[in-house]
Amino acid sequence: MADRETGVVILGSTGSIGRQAAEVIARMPGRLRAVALAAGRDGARLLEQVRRLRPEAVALEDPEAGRAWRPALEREGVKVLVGPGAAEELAAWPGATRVLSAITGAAGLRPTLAALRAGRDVALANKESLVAAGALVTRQAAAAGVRIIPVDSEHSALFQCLQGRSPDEVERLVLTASGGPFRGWPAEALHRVTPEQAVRHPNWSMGAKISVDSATLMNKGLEVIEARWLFGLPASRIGVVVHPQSVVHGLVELADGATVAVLAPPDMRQPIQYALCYPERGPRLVERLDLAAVGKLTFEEPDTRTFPCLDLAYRALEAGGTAPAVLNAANEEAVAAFLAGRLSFPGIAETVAAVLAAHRPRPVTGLDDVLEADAWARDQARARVAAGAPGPGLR
Ligand SMILES: NC(=O)C1=CN([C@@H]2O[C@H](COP(=O)(O)OP(=O)(O)OC[C@H]3O[C@@H](n4cnc5c(N)ncnc54)[C@H](OP(=O)(O)O)[C@@H]3O)[C@@H](O)[C@H]2O)C=CC1
Ligand SMILES: CC(=O)[C@@H](O)[C@H](O)COP(=O)(O)O
Ligand SMILES: [Mn+2]
Repeated sequence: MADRETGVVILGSTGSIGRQAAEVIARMPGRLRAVALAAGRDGARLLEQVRRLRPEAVALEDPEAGRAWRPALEREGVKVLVGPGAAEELAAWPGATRVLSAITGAAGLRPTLAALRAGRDVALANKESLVAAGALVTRQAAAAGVRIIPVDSEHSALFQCLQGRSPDEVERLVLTASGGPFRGWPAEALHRVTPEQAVRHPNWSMGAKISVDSATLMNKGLEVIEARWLFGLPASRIGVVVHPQSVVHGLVELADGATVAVLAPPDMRQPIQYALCYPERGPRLVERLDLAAVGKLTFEEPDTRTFPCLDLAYRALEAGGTAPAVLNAANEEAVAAFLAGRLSFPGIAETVAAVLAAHRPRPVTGLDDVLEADAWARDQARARVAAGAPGPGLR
């Protein structure tokens, strides 16, 4: 174990990953310390976290929530940043050497870049920043001489499998996918699914957006792109297999025909802890994996006819340049519309496919290229949603 405490900034502390990270940190006093917490608008949960973790600073990105909660937060003796850009500013908070990037969506991109620019190692849950701007994010990490340590369960597994291996030992990476709540359903039945059904993931309790992504298989598509940037392999050497039990998280096929994998209970506290403590391992915080109790581990091909988003992501990765940013932004808009009852479940893939088809990818030379493509895709997606048939919405 390291003899020095690691100061951690949690971006997205009030979300699913952020709350689990707060628990991991609270259970490792003397080894991990939360020095700053950034949230979107959940001031009540942020205040509760301040009382428990005693950070030096907090941020609330939403100006209204910031106005409402600033007095109570300041009474706790903590520095409070409020409004657009607050999370980005907090990402470079002094006292920290590691930043957990766990804001959802492309909103996490600027704070992630800011953390890297400030020379912090980044424990990355916010896969959308790598999808939208993988070249920029990895270039920024290299320029600053810092590490990106994956938090996403599959990538954490692959990262763990790859420790100590040289690139020429590795033939192919395989990400597992649960298949989501609608695995095995006929395409016709998907027109009637509700957001409540879509966010009910069979194995993980996660935020609404990633849960819907799991249900459409877009999550796996985003993860293929994420793996491309984290591990530097082309799409042709990154595969996906459906594994409904979510016990095997990632597999590395080696050049001599052996395959190594990480198995663990579906519990994000393990990859979060690993990313915060890396290169050391912390003590066990999760249950032992009891394979006899699990019984069967099964594997099957993804059904990309019924769930076309995985193929759309491969297509965007192949097209390159601004195409993945467009895929991601159109998906974010479509998922938000589905959750709000303005789009059917199959409408998510239809919207993303249409926006991607209308896009002429351009090279990414800087952040402006990504932001411009992102804004264009959101406009396109909103216009298509407005012209289309609504869905049942999240009650
Ligand atoms: N949940 C999981 O198990 C996994 C998640 N991930 C990835 O981790 C990321 C977070 O997911 P998850 O925790 O499920 O999401 P949640 O929706 O549960 O949490 C999102 C967090 O981001 C904050 N946030 C949202 N928008 C902004 C903004 N504009 N500025 C600042 N903060 C903002 C929210 O604040 P508030 O609530 O206060 O508004 C909240 O703290 C995603 O990229 C996801 O793909 C990856 C693997 C597993
Ligand atoms: C926990 C995690 O890493 C999620 O990204 C998870 O992988 C989602 O499950 P799916 O495999 O259904 O996309
Ligand atoms: Mn994952």
